Amino acid sequence: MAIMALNPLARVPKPHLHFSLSIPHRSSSSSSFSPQSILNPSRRRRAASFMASASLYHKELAAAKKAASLAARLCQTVQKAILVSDVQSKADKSPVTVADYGSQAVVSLVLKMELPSESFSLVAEEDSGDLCNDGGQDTLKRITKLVNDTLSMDGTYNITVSEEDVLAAIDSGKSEGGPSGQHWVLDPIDGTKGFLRGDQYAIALALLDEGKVVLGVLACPNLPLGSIGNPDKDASQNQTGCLFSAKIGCGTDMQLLNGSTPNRIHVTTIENPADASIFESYEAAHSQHDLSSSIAQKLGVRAPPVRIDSQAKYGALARGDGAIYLRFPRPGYREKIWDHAAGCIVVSGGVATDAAGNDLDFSKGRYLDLDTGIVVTNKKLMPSLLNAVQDALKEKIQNAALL
Ligand SMILES: Nc1ncnc2c1ncn2[C@@H]1O[C@H](COP(=O)(O)O)[C@@H](OP(=O)(O)O)[C@H]1O
Ligand SMILES: [Mg+2]
Ligand SMILES: [Mg+2]
Ligand SMILES: [Mg+2]
Repeated sequence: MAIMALNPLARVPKPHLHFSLSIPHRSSSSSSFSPQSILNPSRRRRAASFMASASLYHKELAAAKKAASLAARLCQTVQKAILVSDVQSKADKSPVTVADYGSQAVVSLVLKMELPSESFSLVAEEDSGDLCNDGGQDTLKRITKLVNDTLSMDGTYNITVSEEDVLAAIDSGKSEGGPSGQHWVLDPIDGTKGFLRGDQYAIALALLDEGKVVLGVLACPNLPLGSIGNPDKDASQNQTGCLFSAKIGCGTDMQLLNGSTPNRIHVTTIENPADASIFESYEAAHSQHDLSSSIAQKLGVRAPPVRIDSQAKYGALARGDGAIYLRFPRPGYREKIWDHAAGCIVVSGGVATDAAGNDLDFSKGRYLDLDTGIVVTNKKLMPSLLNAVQDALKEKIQNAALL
């Protein structure tokens, strides 16, 4: 049991409630003694709410950690020796690899096996369309082998899946999500371009309940255990592979992907914007870097921006590696919920809004409807950040009108 608690790949444990109350001494002659009977009503309500939040989504979070950790193993196997034939281009010209498909199949299969009694709805990035076209057969064979090898590595599943099972698992991600019921939200590899470069990427999995993100997991196989904003000498830089997990109202934990005790992490507490460091996309096509520079200048930020692929940015922010994440796609780009759902809850002590300061709304289906961009920081810095964002946006429009 001790080992299971440390390893995200262990069988999903039953909820354990560590719940202690100070109970006044009662004479042993009392026959009707019970802790509940001696609590006053308000303490009883608080105790009940504590017990409810501790057990709420407990088994779902454990299943999500296990699914994302196994998917991360598949991705690491592929990244170590990627073949030219492992990479394809989607209709929108973005890359997709056997690892994106394999990761999606593994997460879908593991969630269904770990939570057999729950109804299953998954909103995920990939679909099997291109694998069913002419020429997709060899790729599908390779993905199926990767999925079976990964499931058998775990040692707790005694199954072999067929190519049809893999196609069905991938296509179970076609749900539209929405404001009612529960929906899993998955980006099987967020940052596919980073994955192909050998840089950062993340397996990002979240659960929506009645339109709200209630838990999230980010597996970041290439993220160092030590800070990326401020890499220093300490030995933790040599260890890579982080698993972030968060449950609504319960804070965020981080542990090593290959198993370690989860540690509670916190966003930075800095209040002076000049001390902030800013994270943004590595890919200039994904976010307007000139807008970030203009915002940094207005805030007086001294450090140069840190450019990282994927929702690893949210994970790094959640543990205080940096203070601000800025994302400004070109006009017309529509953000998808799987690119932000897990990240937003993982950065639990911070705030994520659009450029106008509105909360991100994950209840509208597969897309996020936003005003202009996404900004993330701690609660103290948000007001000055939003002012700087508005000024920079106005300035950019005025400058464009002058040209
Ligand atoms: N033109 C664009 N503008 C903004 N985001 C884009 C984009 N094209 C692709 N993306 C999204 O940017 C994500 C990667 O984010 P980042 O830049 O932070 O690494 C991609 O996720 P995938 O890699 O899962 O496709 C994709 O959804
Ligand atoms: Mg993609
Ligand atoms: Mg993505
Ligand atoms: Mg992706």
